[in-house]
Amino acid sequence: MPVEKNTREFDPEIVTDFRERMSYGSYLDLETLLGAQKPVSSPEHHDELLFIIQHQTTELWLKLVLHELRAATEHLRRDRIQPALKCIARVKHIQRTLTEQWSVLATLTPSEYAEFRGVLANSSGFQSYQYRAVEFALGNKNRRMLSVFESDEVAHALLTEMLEAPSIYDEFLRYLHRQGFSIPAAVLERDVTEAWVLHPALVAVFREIYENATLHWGAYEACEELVDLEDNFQLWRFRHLKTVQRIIGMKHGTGGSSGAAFLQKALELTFFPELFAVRTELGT
Ligand code: HEM
Ligand SMILES: N[C@@H](CC(=O)c1ccccc1NC=O)C(=O)O
Repeated sequence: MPVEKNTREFDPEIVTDFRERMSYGSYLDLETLLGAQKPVSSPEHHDELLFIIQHQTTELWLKLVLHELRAATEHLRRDRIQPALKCIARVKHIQRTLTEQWSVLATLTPSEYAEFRGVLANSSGFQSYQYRAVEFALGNKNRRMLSVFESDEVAHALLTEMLEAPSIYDEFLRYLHRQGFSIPAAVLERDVTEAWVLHPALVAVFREIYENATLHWGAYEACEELVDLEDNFQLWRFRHLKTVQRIIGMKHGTGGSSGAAFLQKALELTFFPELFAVRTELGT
């Protein structure tokens, strides 16, 4: 009995000849994927592979986050609230995975990291164009960020496109306007390349939605999904900061910033300020 041998029977129908068939490896282009980890340390430092894979998996998930956020934004633009919510739900799960993933990198000790930090030179996560594109998609626009990508044509083009496109919040507010909510013209016609600033009139709109949730269920649900997105994004930033503090303390960053102090300031940024402001007013 195979069970006694602790070996599974190899089903006779299992396909083994891939000379003319698509295989797992060819479909996923594993040759490219698994050939893309190229430690720079010499002799190779054991922990550099962890460092590279942590970043590469993050970039892969960011690619999907961006794909889903752009789809959600387009759904909102076309008044398809439910499909938009479905995309956002997926993004939230990816965000949880990304936040949880920090625990893997936290196994890297300060002394281990110090042994290969030098080879990173001036490279830094600050130069992650997909991260910046996600921030732009959520409405944290900042033209100044483009300067980092002057020598990377593809990244620069994507970020220019994202800077000039309405964010998911812009499209949500336009959707609410089409649904009959009184969204100020200044909001609807705003320069979408500018950073978002709180509009008090929107707090009143959200108050109406939250106080009459059964009447405005789709909008209400969407508001809560956006709050989840922001909450999750901040948790990722927080875990990044905490990981940075435990690995390099208060050292300056390889990207040229002040390091942890600089990252700390990002925790004060907000994508959807009115959705948080409304909470102060509810029930009063
Ligand atoms: C040993 C681990 C890490 C350390 C010590 C670290 C440190 C830093 C520091 C100091 C900065 C500020 C910019 C600078 O001057 O370099 C930064 C920015 C950044 N890092 Fe990391 N980081 C680590 C891991 C990661 C990982 C795994 C990611 C995932 C992609 C990441 C993504 C980012 C991003 C997106 C920024 C820009 C944040 C912003 O603009 O607020 N970092 N990091
Ligand atoms: N900024 C980090 C270096 C670093 O973490 C990093 C270097 C190259 C590519 C990605 C990185 N991740 C996050 O910033 C440091 O100052 O040690």
